[in-house]
Amino acid sequence: MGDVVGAGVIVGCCRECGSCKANIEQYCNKRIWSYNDIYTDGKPTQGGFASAMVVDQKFVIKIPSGLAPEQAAPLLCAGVTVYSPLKHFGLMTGGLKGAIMGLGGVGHMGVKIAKAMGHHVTVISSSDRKRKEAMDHLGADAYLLSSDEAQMAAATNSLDYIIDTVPAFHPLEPYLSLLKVNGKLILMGVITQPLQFVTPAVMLGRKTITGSFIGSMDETQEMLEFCEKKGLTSMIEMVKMEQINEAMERLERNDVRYRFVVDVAGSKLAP
Ligand SMILES: NC(=O)C1=CN([C@@H]2O[C@H](COP(=O)(O)OP(=O)(O)OC[C@H]3O[C@@H](n4cnc5c(N)ncnc54)[C@H](OP(=O)(O)O)[C@@H]3O)[C@@H](O)[C@H]2O)C=CC1
Ligand SMILES: O=C/C=C/c1ccc(O)c(O)c1
Repeated sequence: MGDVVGAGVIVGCCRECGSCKANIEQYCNKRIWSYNDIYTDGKPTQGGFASAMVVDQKFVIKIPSGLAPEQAAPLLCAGVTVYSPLKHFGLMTGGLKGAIMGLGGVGHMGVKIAKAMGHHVTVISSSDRKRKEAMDHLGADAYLLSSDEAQMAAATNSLDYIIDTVPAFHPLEPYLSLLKVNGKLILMGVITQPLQFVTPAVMLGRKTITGSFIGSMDETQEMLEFCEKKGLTSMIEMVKMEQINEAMERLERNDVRYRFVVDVAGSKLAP
């Protein structure tokens, strides 16, 4: 059997712009998404739910032999989405105090990767439902219920960074107040409403609000090797194509721990 390879969220770029030349092709304005986009041959890109896919070799990565393909699959998006900002913003050193806000597909990998980097990791969640799992199974050090004012007040000025994966409107000030001086609020969730904050919330502490988009192909390869070396796995539930409608309904109900992986080859609908 040959090497197991995978493609990420982006399958094309211009190769000429500053981002492409700097190997951060995810920021190329001509990026081609692996789904719902038009490929270089003029045909629609069809997503990753397939047993085979043809892409430019720049967008192919090698899955390390110690990672099972179903384990690697969620890392190609959720894993690199948290690994990339931690690396880029100089947040890979041990001993940092970080928080992952929103314990979903991206967030659960955030906890695992940040813990593997030696950080003290707090989960900030909208409910208490995931407390036990976060602490006992994912290895979080603390759990903060965002609606609990006393818990939030006790955590003021305590964090070096927050990776905010919440995909819905939320006020930023309560979370900015949790950051230490020079702390970073890194927005990952896609929110199409404007977010608001008052400037002293960032000025009085030289705090940064920033964002990040998946990661480069180089970072994706590096992240997979990091996960293999640290023995990190994602928490997944395998489904077949026949169960896809039920899986979609459960996604809408926030009822998945923490990623579905579709076993395309093992599905009855497979060619
Ligand atoms: N920047 C990037 O490159 C990438 C961005 N994304 C985006 O990141 C966001 C998170 O993705 P993903 O982790 O897959 O999503 P999930 O649905 O798996 O997780 C989101 C989590 O956010 C929390 N949450 C709080 N409020 C809400 C709300 N009103 N509705 C839904 N969730 C809420 C929940 O955690 P809790 O129960 O703990 O509160 C939930 O589990 C999405 O917007 C996604 O599009 C995804 C991949 C890459
Ligand atoms: O606008 C940015 C969208 C980022 C994004 C990338 C990957 C993914 O799975 C998403 O849900 C969002």
